Amino acid sequence: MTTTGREGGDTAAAGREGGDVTAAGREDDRASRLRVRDLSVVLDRRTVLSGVRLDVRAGGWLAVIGANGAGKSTLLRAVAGVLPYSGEVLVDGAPVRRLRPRERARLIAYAPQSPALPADMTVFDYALLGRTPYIPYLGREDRRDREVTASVLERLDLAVLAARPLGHLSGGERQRVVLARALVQQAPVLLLDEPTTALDLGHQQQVMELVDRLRLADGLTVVTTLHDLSLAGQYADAMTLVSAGRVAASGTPAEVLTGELIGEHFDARVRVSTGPGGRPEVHLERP
Ligand SMILES: Nc1ncnc2c1ncn2[C@@H]1O[C@H](COP(=O)(O)OP(=O)(O)OP(=O)(O)O)[C@@H](O)[C@H]1O
Repeated sequence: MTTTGREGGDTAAAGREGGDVTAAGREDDRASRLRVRDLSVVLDRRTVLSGVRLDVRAGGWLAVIGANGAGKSTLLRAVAGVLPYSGEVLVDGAPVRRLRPRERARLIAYAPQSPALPADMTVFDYALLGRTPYIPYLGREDRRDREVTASVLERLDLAVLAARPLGHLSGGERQRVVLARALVQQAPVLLLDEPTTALDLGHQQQVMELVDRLRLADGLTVVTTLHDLSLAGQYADAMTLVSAGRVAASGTPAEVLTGELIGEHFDARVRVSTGPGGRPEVHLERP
């Protein structure tokens, strides 16, 4: 297993079952905004995740990578609280299991990979649903809720689509609307499941840069699953490789994105080069 080694202990770190060291090589739970301990998920009587441990510092960006079916989406769904799990998920030291859904939604926002969207609802009204945890029971959204929503739509190039029904959107537009709803939630922890798969290059860059800016400006803690390993290596400051429902490796992108680990866990032949800023870039090689 690889363990993180960025200087200053500022890296989001994750360890294999039973491991308990972080970037600085010591237990440093207090620095971690998001902690996952011994998380296991059973679906349809099958153990899909087992003994997963994560530590993500406040303001960190953790990329969860792994082959199809490894358990990445299940991990995010469990952390988001939409799946039953055993183990513990803690935000700023507090177990989220004990929180009511509204309270949890103020702490953790989650953009699923491809949720079913109500075809007749407008883009604006769907994004506005992200404000639900702030709207009193039997109350209505107020001006601030609408302003936050409008501003997020603007930043994601969606303002022109605000009145459009969701059923009339392209795949990439739908994906950005799902992200918009999560950002409108203004939670300190943001979970994004494959946020760029349906996006063209320009929108991939726009979404990743926006998330990074929010992370830096507001101290958001970000966890994304990403199949594009180079993209993951460019933005994340820590990486966890999930394989068959367990953490197989964790560390900095350079530590996890090695030809050996990728070869073993993705059954792919790759060449890894070092890009700008020392960030790893992964290239497929023909056998
Ligand atoms: N409701 C379910 N019941 C039983 N098994 C499930 C259920 N949902 C997912 N699984 C299984 O759990 C495993 C992990 O699925 P998951 O969607 O988390 O993988 P993933 O790593 O996100 O994959 P991908 O890269 O293909 O999106 C898979 O083998 C999947 O078939």
